[in-house]
Amino acid sequence: MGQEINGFHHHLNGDAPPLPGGDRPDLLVLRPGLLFKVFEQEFLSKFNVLKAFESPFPLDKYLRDHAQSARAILCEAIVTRITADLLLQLPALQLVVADGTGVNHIDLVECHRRGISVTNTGDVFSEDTADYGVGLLIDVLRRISRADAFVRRGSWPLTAEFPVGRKVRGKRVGIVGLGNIGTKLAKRLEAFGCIVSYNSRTKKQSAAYDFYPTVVDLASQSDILIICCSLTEKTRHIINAEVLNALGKNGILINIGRGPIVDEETLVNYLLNGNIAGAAMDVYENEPRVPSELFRLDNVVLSPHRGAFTQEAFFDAFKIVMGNLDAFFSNTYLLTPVTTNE
Ligand SMILES: O=CC(=O)O
Repeated sequence: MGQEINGFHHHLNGDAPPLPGGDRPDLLVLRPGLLFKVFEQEFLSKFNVLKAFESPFPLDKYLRDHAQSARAILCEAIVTRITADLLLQLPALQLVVADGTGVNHIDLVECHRRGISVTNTGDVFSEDTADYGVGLLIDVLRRISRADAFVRRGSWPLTAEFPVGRKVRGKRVGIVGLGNIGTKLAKRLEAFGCIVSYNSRTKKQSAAYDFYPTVVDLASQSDILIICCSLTEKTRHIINAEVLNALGKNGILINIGRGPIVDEETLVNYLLNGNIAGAAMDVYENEPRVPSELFRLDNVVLSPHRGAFTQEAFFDAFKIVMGNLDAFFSNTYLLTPVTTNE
């Protein structure tokens, strides 16, 4: 049953005739992410989408006027933050559906306290992210992006002196975080003849790789360190000066996790001063801002947070997002709930 209040459809029990969209559940969207933009028609066909981003009013007014009965919110990874303050403004909220894997932008503890469920997209992006990690590793060692730039700017006919890169086989690769992505990455790197070891919250009985209880220990035994863990208060800035010192002048850092896991200012200084040999990054501390000092460094590969995403995985993510929403609105089990201790 739908009833129109202030030009908006609320789901109240009443005798008002159904209005267009009135029998579809509300789905709040603060900002449209790529997933929403691509699948907008599908979302519109199943939900009464509350497009907060189209409102000319400040968000708090929009929420007060239109979203008081919204039970579900679709949350774009990275740019939409689900804070305690926002939750306070959404008294009916019961479900936060994230459109990615990382949920560092969602206050899980506060959601838990309020009895609000959170879902992510599970494992759908792990393979592609692991592939990307391999790609960045080969790129930074073999200088593929730099070689491409060299050819494109017409340098090859002038000089054949493009510098020779370093071999992949035999490199000691330390994986920070042996979860879904780290495990898949380890498997791939084994096939390339790399020597894999890892650091994780706990030693994984099922993993045959050497485990180091601290990131510093792992870094001191690695030629390349790859960050695959999620961002939490415990992992914020775990890659600091001490870790980079342990990695050493010949070491390379690769980040396919989240920017703030690395103390970026320190990393930039270490790269500028030659205190580590190179880096490849798909994520940054303040995306989409990339420290411009890095643009002139030949030993750095920069990518705009695309590691997780392929067209295929995107479609799988959409199916999981829809599956979670369908499950919620039909009172059955969520497909990929996130718990606070993840
Ligand atoms: O970064 C992408 C994701 O967390 O899915």
